[in-house]
Amino acid sequence: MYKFRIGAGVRRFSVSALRRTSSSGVKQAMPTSGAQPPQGSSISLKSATRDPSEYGTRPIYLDMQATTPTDPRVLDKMLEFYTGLYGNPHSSTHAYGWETDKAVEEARANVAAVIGADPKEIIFTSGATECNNMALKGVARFYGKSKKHIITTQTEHKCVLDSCRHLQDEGFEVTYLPVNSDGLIDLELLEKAIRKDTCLVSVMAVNNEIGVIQPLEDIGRICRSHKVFFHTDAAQAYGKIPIDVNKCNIDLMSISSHKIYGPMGVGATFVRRRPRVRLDPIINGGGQERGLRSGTLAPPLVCGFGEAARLMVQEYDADQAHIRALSTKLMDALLSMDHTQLNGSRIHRYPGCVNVSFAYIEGESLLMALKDIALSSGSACTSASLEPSYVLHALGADDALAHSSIRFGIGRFTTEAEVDYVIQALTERVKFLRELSPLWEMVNEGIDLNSIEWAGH
Ligand SMILES: Cc1ncc(COP(=O)(O)O)c(C=O)c1O
Ligand code: FES
Repeated sequence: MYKFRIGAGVRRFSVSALRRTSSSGVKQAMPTSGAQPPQGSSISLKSATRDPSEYGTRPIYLDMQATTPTDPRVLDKMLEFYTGLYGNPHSSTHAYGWETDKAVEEARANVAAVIGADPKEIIFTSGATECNNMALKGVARFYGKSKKHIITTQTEHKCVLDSCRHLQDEGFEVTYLPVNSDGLIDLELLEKAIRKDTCLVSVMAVNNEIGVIQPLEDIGRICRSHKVFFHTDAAQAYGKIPIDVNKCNIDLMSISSHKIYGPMGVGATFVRRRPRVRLDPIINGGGQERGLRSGTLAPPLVCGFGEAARLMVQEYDADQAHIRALSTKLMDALLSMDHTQLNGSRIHRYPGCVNVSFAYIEGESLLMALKDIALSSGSACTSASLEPSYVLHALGADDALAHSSIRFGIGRFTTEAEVDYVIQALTERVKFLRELSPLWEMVNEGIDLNSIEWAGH
């Protein structure tokens, strides 16, 4: 029996409830999910998941790229630091400091082990946004006197792109590499873009919108042969695909805890020691974290993150099998519908992120019709703007297709029943919305939409 403590009370979940295996070999979820596939035609279904907790009835959660639910085992670890172990890990004169420091160092070792790093190469931060700022601005500013050029890609997360824009204001030159229609970069273009004054290449490991995995080993080899530092934003990749920082010649890596069932507000930057990468710190102060990131660490967050990292290793095979099985089921069902397409490479992809376009439907109307499923039509921070995704544009998608795309995120606690529900809901509602669409009517009448001259544009 596994204890899950909240406040003064103790709720008990059995480990088998966390990881129950169904007859099909597909793992069942956390005790809170009880989605049932709808009976018969159910276009007006309003609720999907009966949550026995105090939160009531809630939609099915399929937005794992925005964030992942905290693993109860992680919360258990964190609670120790909100109760007994409250010392400042930087207090070196008494036992309160020593015990917390020991736990922080264990967490550091767990975070390092996932990527084959030395614990000394792990710098704790507030999350991957800070890591990306720290890596890009830190390296650029340290080497900037002689090296004023950075290479990145057009499909990076906003925090990489925005850091680059700021560096341009400081006088740096940035090359934004295009991607092919499958979302992958062209390695020849990368090599050609490297100049004598290039200080850094920054290419993300797994894309947060389309799940495409970039060829890290090839990129690392090219960077090392040109003596240019290689940074990768691995917020969506860390613990989910195998990455060895030495095999891939990665010099800096950004990691986020809340994408691996850990707490929000904490992350880590891997900074290589041999050959040494120098950084100009963006946060100055008491010199914590080898002088690269000052400020008192948050032991509950850091140790929760360490536990989440340890669990990513422990659960790797089970997570992979579970996520792959559900992803294949979902993808096969959605792509068997007419006029749907998978965005991004079919081969080089993390299966827990499935991005599909439903032609002749507005993604936003579809999201409205799917209120019982928590989904996103793109990245969480831009979904409020209703702008079509710049990532899908970089792949060559036109506005209409980019607008009709939805991202499905599957994770450790997603159940097969939830996926079955989603498949049925999507099938019914896409059909329903298309029946309302004049474009769909024209397509069915055999009219070539490209031949139409639209008025008023
Ligand atoms: C690829 C990528 N990079 C960076 C981030 C930002 O991470 P954090 O929320 O830890 O700042 C995210 C999260 O959305 C992401 O998906
Ligand atoms: S929060 Fe992940 S894309 Fe903005």
